[in-house]
Amino acid sequence: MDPPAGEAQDAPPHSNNHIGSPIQEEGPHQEPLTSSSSSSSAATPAGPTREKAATPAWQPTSRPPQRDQAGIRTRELPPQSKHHSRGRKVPVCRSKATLLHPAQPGTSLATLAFFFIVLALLLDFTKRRRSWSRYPPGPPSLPFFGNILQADVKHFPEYCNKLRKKYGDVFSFQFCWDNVVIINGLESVKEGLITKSEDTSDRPYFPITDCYVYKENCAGMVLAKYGQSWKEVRRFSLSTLRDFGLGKKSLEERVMEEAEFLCSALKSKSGSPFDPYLMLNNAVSNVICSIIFGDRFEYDDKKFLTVMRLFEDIIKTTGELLPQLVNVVPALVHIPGVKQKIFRAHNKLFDFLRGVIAEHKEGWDPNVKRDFIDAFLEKVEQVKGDPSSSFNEPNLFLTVVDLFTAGSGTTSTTLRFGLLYMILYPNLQIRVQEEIDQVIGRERQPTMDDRANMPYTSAVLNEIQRCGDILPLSVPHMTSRDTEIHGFFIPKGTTLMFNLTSILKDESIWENPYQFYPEHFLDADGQLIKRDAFMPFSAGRRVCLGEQMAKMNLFLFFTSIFQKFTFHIPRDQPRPSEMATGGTIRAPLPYQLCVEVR
Ligand code: HEM
Repeated sequence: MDPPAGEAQDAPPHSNNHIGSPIQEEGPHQEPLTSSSSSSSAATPAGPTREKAATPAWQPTSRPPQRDQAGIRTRELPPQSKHHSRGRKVPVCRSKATLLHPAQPGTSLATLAFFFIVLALLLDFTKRRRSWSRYPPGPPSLPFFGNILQADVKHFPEYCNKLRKKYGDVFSFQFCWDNVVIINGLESVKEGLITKSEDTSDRPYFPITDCYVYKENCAGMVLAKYGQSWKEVRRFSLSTLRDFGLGKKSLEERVMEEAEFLCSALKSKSGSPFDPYLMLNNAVSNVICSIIFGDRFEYDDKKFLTVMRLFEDIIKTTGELLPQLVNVVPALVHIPGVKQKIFRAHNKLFDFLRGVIAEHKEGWDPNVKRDFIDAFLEKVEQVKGDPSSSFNEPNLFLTVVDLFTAGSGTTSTTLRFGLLYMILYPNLQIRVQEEIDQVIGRERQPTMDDRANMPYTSAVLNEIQRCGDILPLSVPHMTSRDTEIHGFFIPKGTTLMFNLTSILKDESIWENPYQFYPEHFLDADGQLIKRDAFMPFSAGRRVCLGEQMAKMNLFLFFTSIFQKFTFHIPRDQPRPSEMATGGTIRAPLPYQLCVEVR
């Protein structure tokens, strides 16, 4: 995700931009070829021609390379050289082979190629196949590519579920040179996320994020390394969200107010089929916007509607092969058009958020804290001049991006699944409405206090999250030190993927894992039960920061709209599919519905 045109190139001087690093590294790799190296001679195949000429020139010399007047590096050949060059200075070539066989370019190139292949294979071997005796099993992998060529990257969660059947709950996978371990099943996931939280809470490095993550103490929250900066920003965000309403009455009031706007917008749609996508996204985003920017957007605000469409594009892009490839081969980002293709939607969204922050800065009054941005700006002011602090303006931008993207897309996608299941199972919709009528009635607005008296609606909401399973592989983690999970050894620096689908749809846990069945969360008396395997927000130190906010949004929006309306499949349209789009984020396929005022 890069900043708008040209900004990646304009990255600040402290930028930890690794994208170009493989190219820059060529120099040091070539350097040993110019000077004597015993290890390189070991890699050269023995052969009469080679031995004859090679021995003297490859021998170590006590005289370091020097430069001639033209600045070319030279070395004096030893007296026993078979070349007619005694005492003469010859240029130190970039390739030993060229120096040794100036008349045989074919052989020289072959030697060089052979040398590189052996070196690369050795590197590959040491990087990927260290003999960790208890390393998790996995499919056989190719040198360099690992398993990337055989993986179904577009449907990676489904592919992982297939591999689990073959290799068990904890198995390994190779993304080129990256060791990845996929963790499945309730016990292993709990062990990895909770018991071993201290070892497993880091995030892997995604070269692609170099385009917008600038340095260590500036990586926002979602992708930040497990360390001081992440801790500071997470703690600050939680307490600030609390100050502006999270867990207090004021957030509830904000959601209730927004639910009224949503109901008016829905009313205006009665009579003709429509796709609820934008409306739900707008409603949920307004809640997070009111906390971050202190503002909300009308449902027909053109600028905001465009931003909402960008979310759709971003979700689509995350599931595509190209961004995954760029993470593995960062140099690909320099191919004309690649960056634009991957980051087109991100750039526009970032422009929008940058504009909002700029407006805030202009009207900032240190004595008035209107919202999250103001609170962060105050922190930036307090630590001014401390370069080690995480409270800097680029980090403000990234934290806002994180809260905005993580906070709106997830909840609105869940609500979209909710409406879909309710039109697919109208008898369940009726039961929800009966409970609403009984506990709240048709006039009073729902509040969070009602939730305790509404076990059926609560069970339906949990089941929407379980079946929707919107983040099947959660967000990748990484081990910050050697650890052990399920009896397997997992070394430091291994990417971990916690397969939430393997728990949310575990056939040994749920009675009907692939059916929408709210009874999963109800006991024989119809009371709500807590299920350990209900883990859509993940767990442990990296557990979703917005869990409380998401639960409040889901309950208040859902009960408010079913209190006022009944939804159904448009009469002339086929039954919408329960299938979801693949990729990192699962979302329902587009569908239309009709709304009727109750
Ligand atoms: C239904 C709604 C939501 C679901 C299912 C969900 C799920 C998740 C999951 C699975 C993770 C990854 C946890 C891990 O790495 O183990 C996560 C992280 C996160 N979520 Fe949510 N989320 C939701 C709503 C929200 C909301 C409303 C916010 C914002 C207020 C939010 C902010 C975050 C942040 C900041 C992280 C990164 C936490 C960190 O790395 O420390 N999420 N979420």
